[in-house]
Amino acid sequence: MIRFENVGMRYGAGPEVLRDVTFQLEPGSFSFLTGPSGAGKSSLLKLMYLAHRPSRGLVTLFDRDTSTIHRKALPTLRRKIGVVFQDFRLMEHMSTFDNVALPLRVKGVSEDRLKKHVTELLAWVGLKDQINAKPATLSGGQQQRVSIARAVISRPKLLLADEPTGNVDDEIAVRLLYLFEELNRMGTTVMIATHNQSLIDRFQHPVFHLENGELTALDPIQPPQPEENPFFVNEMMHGREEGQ
Ligand SMILES: Nc1ncnc2c1ncn2[C@@H]1O[C@H](COP(=O)(O)OP(=O)(O)OP(=O)(O)O)[C@@H](O)[C@H]1O
Repeated sequence: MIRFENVGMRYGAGPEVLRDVTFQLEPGSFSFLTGPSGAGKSSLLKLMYLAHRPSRGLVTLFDRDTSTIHRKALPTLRRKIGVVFQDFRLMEHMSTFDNVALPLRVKGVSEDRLKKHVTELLAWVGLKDQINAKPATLSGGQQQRVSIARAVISRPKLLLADEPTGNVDDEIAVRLLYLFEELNRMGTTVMIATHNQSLIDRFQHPVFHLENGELTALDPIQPPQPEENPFFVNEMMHGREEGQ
């Protein structure tokens, strides 16, 4: 799905903020990305969703060497990637519903179908009462959940989430992790950058750790019996036809 080989990255003429990063994400995998503030987590994700180019090394995405991808091909590739940004990046003039519906509208899904899916997903993330609200009237945690719903609604091939539970309480954080796991079970490769050690301990996925721009993969602690997802989250997702 993604392969990095000896990748370095710098902003402008500044120092390298990522150094000799080598790893790969298998299709269908679920992993966490950890590391102290400033270690380079967001920068690594930027390389993965093609918002930034490496200063050296090779980044392969969906079996393509990203250095050879033409700018015009970027929007199509990016549509396969769901991103939860640390700063949400919601469309300020649009309602919660319209923000979340956007990726489906871009794909040409009919209004009838998308209404059902968007409404169900917003109920799942606890935003059914905010469906018509504009982002400026929502709390940080609510905006974060709009941003998550928008990232997962079209069942991307790859989901990259930057501190997706940074603004919500523990109960909602766990619920959101179940949503990511459900998406992963349906085939999406997932990487989540987080500082939340209790989530990492609870959900037991492989951990990549960044320290000062250098990456190490940590072995996951031996998992206990897999936890059953106690919630029914998937009707809106399983109900959708392939490619929609
Ligand atoms: N746009 C930018 N221009 C110049 N330097 C930047 C830019 N964005 C990040 N950096 C620098 O790159 C380094 C890595 O930052 P990055 O945001 O990737 O870290 P992070 O691990 O995601 O941190 P946090 O957990 O605080 O979000 C830091 O030294 C930061 O100052």
